Amino acid sequence: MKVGLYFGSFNPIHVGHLIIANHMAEYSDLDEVWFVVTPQNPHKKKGSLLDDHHRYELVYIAVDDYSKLRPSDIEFKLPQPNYTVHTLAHISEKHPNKEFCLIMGEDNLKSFHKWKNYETILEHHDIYVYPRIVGGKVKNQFRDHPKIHRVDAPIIQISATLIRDGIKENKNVAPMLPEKVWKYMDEMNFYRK
Ligand SMILES: Nc1ncnc2c1ncn2[C@@H]1O[C@H](COP(=O)(O)OP(=O)(O)OP(=O)(O)O)[C@@H](O)[C@H]1O
Ligand SMILES: O=C(O)c1ccc[n+]([C@@H]2O[C@H](COP(=O)([O-])O)[C@@H](O)[C@H]2O)c1
Repeated sequence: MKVGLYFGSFNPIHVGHLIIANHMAEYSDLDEVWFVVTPQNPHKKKGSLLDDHHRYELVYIAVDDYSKLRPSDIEFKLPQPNYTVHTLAHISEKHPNKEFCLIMGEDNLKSFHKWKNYETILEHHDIYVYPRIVGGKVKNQFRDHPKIHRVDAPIIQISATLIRDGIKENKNVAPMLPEKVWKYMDEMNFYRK
C-alpha cells in the first residue's frame, strides 16, 4: 500500500488542507493520505500554537467522514523540534509493508534544500508536489528529479494564520473550516484571545 504523508502544524486544519489531501487520495496513485500533526516545526516559532492534542483532535474530526484520510500523532513521542527525516525512518520501521511518500506544496519545495538530510529523504521516498502561489524559484536540482512528482491539484488561498487572525477580530471564518471542525473550535473557544 502506498501512503502519502502530509506533514503540518495544522493550527488549525482548514478546507485548503482537506482539498489537497482528498485530491491526492482520489487522483494520484496514493491509496491513503495520513495527516501527520507536527508538535514543533524546526523552522517555525512555537508562538500561537494550540496544544498538540487539540490540533490532533481537529484533524481527527476533519477526516472522520473520509475513508482514505487518516490522522497521525506519530511525532508526539519523537524528539522536538521534529525533523521529517527522523519521522520517516521511524514510521517506515513501524509499518514495513507500506510505502511512504511525502506530500508537499511548491512553497516547501523551494526551501527543501534547508531541511535536515534532505538527500536521505529523496533517496528513500518519492515526493508529491502540488502547486501554490508563492515567489521565488525551485532549485534546479529538484526540477526534473525522478523522485519528485507534480500533481495538478487546485490552488486554494487559505491559511491557518488568516483563520486565527479572523477569530481574534470576531470575523465569521466558518466557510474556511470543515463544519464539524468549526463547531468544535467555537465550543472550545480556540484562538479567541
Ligand atoms: N491553502 C493551502 N493549500 C495548500 N497547501 C496548504 C495551504 N495552506 C497550508 N498548506 C500547506 O499545508 C502544510 C501544513 O500547513 P500549515 O499547518 O503550516 O498551515 P498554514 O495554513 O500554512 O499555517 P500558518 O498560516 O499557521 O503558517 C504546509 O506544507 C503548508 O505549506
Ligand atoms: O526536517 C526538516 O528539516 C523540516 C524543516 C521544515 C519543515 N519541516 C516539516 O514540514 C512540515 C510542514 O510544516 P508547517 O509548520 O509549515 O505546516 C512540518 O511537519 C515540519 O516539521 C521539516
